Amino acid sequence: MGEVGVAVRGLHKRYGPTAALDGMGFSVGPGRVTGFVGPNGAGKSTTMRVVLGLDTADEGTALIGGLPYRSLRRPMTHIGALLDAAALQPSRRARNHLLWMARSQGIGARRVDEVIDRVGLATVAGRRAGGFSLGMRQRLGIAAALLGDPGVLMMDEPFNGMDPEGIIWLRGLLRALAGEGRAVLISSHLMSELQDTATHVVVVGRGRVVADTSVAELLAAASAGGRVTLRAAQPERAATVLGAAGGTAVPAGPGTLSVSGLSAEDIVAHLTRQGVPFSEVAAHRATLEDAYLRLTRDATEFTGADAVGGTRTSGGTETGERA
Ligand SMILES: Nc1ncnc2c1ncn2[C@@H]1O[C@H](COP(=O)(O)OP(=O)(O)OP(=O)(O)O)[C@@H](O)[C@H]1O
Repeated sequence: MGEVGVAVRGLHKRYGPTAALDGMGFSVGPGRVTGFVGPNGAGKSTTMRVVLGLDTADEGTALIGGLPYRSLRRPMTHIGALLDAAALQPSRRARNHLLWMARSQGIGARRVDEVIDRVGLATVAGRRAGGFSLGMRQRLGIAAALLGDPGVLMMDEPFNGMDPEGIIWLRGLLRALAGEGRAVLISSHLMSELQDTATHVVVVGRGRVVADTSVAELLAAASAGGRVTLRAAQPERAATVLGAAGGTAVPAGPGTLSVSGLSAEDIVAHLTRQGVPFSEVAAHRATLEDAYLRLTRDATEFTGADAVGGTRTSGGTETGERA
């Protein structure tokens, strides 16, 4: 496989009057989990179907390791995909379902048992898949995606239907798969899950990319200019000192100020230098959810890298960071 796991360029796709894809383009690099996020109808599933050759774009290209899906020999050894966990024959037993898929690609039974173990279905592998919960079906779908030991994995909403233990397990699995050097693309509505899983995120809206950035940069941009809560016995004095230092401090309750324009570290330094006592300084960091909501709310205004540069405030999530 080349440098890039998946490369999507300038995809356009219309369904009658609906533009499902409107210039979609991004890359999924090896060795990391890339989150693919956006509101309903943003074009995530359509993009994944185009990558897998299940749908044709009107314009643009989608390549896996430099090749279109249809020219891959034994495609499951290049890309493993989970699009719809419900897409299985309910009367077939889980292991038989995987054996049937494996045979179609010249993959042996030993590999089937390996992937069953890896997804934690060993004790139920002889059961009919029709009786599986959604979380168990997701595990079975992930096992199928892993069968060919592919360098690229693509999963549409794999956290759907997972219980809390399953979510923790899946986070760990995705990180491990990326740690093995695979390119991993995961769509999700639940940004909180991606915060502990994805290191890169492609945010989409209305069929195109709104932001394509590392999670660290997205959070930093969303937090920039965020506010800091300060508790001080003499709030007026503190406000004067911080105002002179270029900040803006407004009352936010008894003995409490909400400060903008200065970092928590700067606030501590200025107050200490001027001998103004304080009891608490709490910076409010943005969560991935904040950053995402801001980007998708303004989806029509932002494009590409500008979207991140244009994101200024955190929206005030109470993730306090004590200075
Ligand atoms: N087969 C189809 N026929 C008609 N319209 C379609 C079809 N598939 C997708 N669309 C439309 O294309 C747009 C993009 O849909 P898509 O399913 O790709 O979005 P999504 O980001 O995956 O959304 P969700 O998170 O709800 O799954 C939507 O407006 C959808 O209604």
